Amino acid sequence: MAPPILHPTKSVKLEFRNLNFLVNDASSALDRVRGTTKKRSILKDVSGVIEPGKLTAIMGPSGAGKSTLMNILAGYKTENVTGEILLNGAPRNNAKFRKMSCYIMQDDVLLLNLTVIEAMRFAAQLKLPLSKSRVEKERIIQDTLEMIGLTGCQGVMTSNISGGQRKRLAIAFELINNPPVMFFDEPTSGLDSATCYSCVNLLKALATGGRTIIATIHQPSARIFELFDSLYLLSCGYSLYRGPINSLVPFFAKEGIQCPPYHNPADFAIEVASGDYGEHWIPKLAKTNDMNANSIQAAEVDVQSINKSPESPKAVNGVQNESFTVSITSSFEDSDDSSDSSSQDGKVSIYLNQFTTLFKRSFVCVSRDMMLTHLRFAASVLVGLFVGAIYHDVGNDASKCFDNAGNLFFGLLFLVFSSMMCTLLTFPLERGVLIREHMNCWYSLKSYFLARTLADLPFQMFFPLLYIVIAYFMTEQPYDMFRLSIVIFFAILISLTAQSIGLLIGAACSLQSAVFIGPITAIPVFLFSGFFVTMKSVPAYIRWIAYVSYARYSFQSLLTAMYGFDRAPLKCGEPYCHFKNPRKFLEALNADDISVVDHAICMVVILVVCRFGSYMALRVKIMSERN
Ligand SMILES: Nc1ncnc2c1ncn2[C@@H]1O[C@H](COP(=O)(O)OP(=O)(O)OP(=O)(O)O)[C@@H](O)[C@H]1O
Repeated sequence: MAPPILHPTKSVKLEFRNLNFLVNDASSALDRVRGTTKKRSILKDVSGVIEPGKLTAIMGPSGAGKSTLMNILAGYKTENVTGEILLNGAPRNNAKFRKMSCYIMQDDVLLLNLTVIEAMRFAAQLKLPLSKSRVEKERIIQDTLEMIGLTGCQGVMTSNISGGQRKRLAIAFELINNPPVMFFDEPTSGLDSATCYSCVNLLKALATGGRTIIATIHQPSARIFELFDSLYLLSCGYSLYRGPINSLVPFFAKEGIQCPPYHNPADFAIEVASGDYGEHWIPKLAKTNDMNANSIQAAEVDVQSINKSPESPKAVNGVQNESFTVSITSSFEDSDDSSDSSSQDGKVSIYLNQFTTLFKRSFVCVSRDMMLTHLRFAASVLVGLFVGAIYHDVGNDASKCFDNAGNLFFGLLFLVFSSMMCTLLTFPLERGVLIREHMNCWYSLKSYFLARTLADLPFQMFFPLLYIVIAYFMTEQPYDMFRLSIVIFFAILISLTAQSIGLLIGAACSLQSAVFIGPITAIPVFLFSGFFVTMKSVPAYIRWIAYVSYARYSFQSLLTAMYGFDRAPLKCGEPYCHFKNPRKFLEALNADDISVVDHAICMVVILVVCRFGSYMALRVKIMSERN
């Protein structure tokens, strides 16, 4: 394989012209009944240039279109968008742009069971070119942590770091491969004023290093506002102002709106954009802003020269920012490792690296997860002992066959709920991490899904096994490896199926909905298990549920494993035992003529369908995040 071509950090100028974003607006009931929808314009002819080396803010009142504009600029929103987006003067290739940019979301969801350094190492393994040696990767990680100010908390679990440190860590992840363009959605939300300042100061330093940094921001303090170089002020989808921060107040004054003395210019801008100085200003300013675009750009040139003076904010933070600039450019290289990704072999190695890294990460996270492992281990042992104590001698007693059926049924219920609920409660958080990382092109969804599935497998096999072994021997089931193997096999299958359903629901719904919907879906499945009602007594039009009831396939197979396969007569401690011949009990529960192999095949089919369904649900979720 040819050595990779590593490029130095690029300078990216992002230009956008006449951006419009239209959505369907069936606001009136009549519209909805008629099926006629009007179009509503969310962005109206917004144009501008975002320069490298500058920290650019997008501001405006709630609903002004800030996130919409940023999502369009980041390449996440492409449908119903008209206008032109140019990259260094040439039309933008969206796929390539997404690889050279990153988007740091407002909710910085992190995997909670990793330390800062571990999380950074996994990120480096996923993001840096394969050609980088372990030593080089470690150096980049250490440089990034030092720059971002996280060296002191390398060994701390991400669940224990502060809000400001979380933001910094989210930025550090993306900085690993040194993207030239970075988008930040409200980077200061939820932070106190000192942390806000240090966070924006960090963005400023990154911009000073030559990157193109764009951030949406809500009402910054005057001190924070000063750190920005350029501003895009939006209101109702119009661009009211675009240009240097320090030209904002003179621009409005020239138009006839005076900023009150000692007033924060950022507050003033939001007040104007909210219509506090009169609604009529909004279209008027939008028009003037369009006409003045050229002169503002000329003014930006002036600001560059102002910024070079010792009193400018850049110079105020000069010592710190200069050192940032030096280390950024000297430590990092572009991850556009073309030789890695162009050939078929290169692609396979990339997928393999993604898979192995994600497998290791998932395994570590699951093994440290309180709910997924520690609590589940305790629950499997305790419930196993409890059930064993209650049903201690039912396995070989002809007078207690129904008790034993209850024992088997309860065992399945426990396995389904423990497996499903753990997934339902933990996956929505992981889904946030997946969306962030996948959208920032860390890895493909296929690699993630395969790695997650396989990393989970040992746990999904171990816990059912643990429960079954305890309950099986305590309840005096037959000491027969063949029968025990069938029970273990179906216990694992049902546990995996329940986990897949948990993944499917967790991928598609919010946590609140998922914890409600998950258990509800299990009710019909268990009603049709064959324990409560026979197929013959169920109305024909809902009988089909029995064919998708994974509980029925498992329950009947467990009954057959216990009482089928020509089992010898059971012991009977009473004068008459109707089920002394175990076959009679199978007949009573309509499980006498089933094939365990056929049931196993049906279970595998249901499992595969549910797994595939959860993959598709994730895919749809990711696509819906983009549009
Ligand atoms: N796909 C869509 N369909 C319908 N309306 C939409 C769509 N996307 C955005 N909007 C509307 O466009 C307007 C601007 O939304 P956007 O999220 O960009 O605002 P914002 O300035 O980021 O607001 P906030 O500060 O509250 O997050 C809102 O009224 C929103 O309801």
